[in-house]
Amino acid sequence: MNTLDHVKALFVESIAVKTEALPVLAAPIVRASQQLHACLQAGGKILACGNGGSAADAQHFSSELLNRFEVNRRGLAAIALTTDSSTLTSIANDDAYTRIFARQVEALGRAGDILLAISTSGDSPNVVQAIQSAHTLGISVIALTGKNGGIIANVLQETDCELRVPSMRTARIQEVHILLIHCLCSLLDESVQHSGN
Ligand SMILES: O=C(CO)[C@@H](O)[C@H](O)[C@H](O)[C@H](O)COP(=O)(O)O
Ligand SMILES: [Zn+2]
Repeated sequence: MNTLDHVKALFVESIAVKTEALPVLAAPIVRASQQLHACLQAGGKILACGNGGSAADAQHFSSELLNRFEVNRRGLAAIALTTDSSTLTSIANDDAYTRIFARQVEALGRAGDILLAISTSGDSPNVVQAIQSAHTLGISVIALTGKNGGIIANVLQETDCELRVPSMRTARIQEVHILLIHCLCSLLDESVQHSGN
């Protein structure tokens, strides 16, 4: 394949995954945004985590809530658990890398908060452990996954919500994850404006 065809194939594949995701994920996205809005209105906060590109997604999401997305509205309570290198390295060094998010969930999380757990495979042990700690504290989970949902799909509870991208390729899944995050931000902008809160 020449390089132009390579680029074209990547675009075509990305568009195809988004087209396939729309009918599967539209209604769950609306439900997830309602869950987020209810949590924020009640004084809760959103904790976000993930590895690699998904760590960047967690930060992308929290900055759009804390600061702004497309309209001027109040700042919304969100924390990315991926940003504090002192905290991350000390937990990984003294305890285990698998505990880097769980420990922060246990320290910062309160019943009624929401954990946004991002993993394309659904198998990252540190994200799985964060979900388990969240459950222990009465924190529900919105999981952005892909592939077959992995371990995360099996540990989620009824009150949680999984948005699983129908693709087996990490990069394509991430491209839809960022679209899902922007959908959630857009719906939140609208709900916060309409409710005045
Ligand atoms: O961004 C990419 C690949 O596009 C990578 O950094 C990727 O996020 C990392 O390999 C992650 O460790 C994958 O973890 P996960 O999505 O399976 O939970
Ligand atoms: Zn990437």
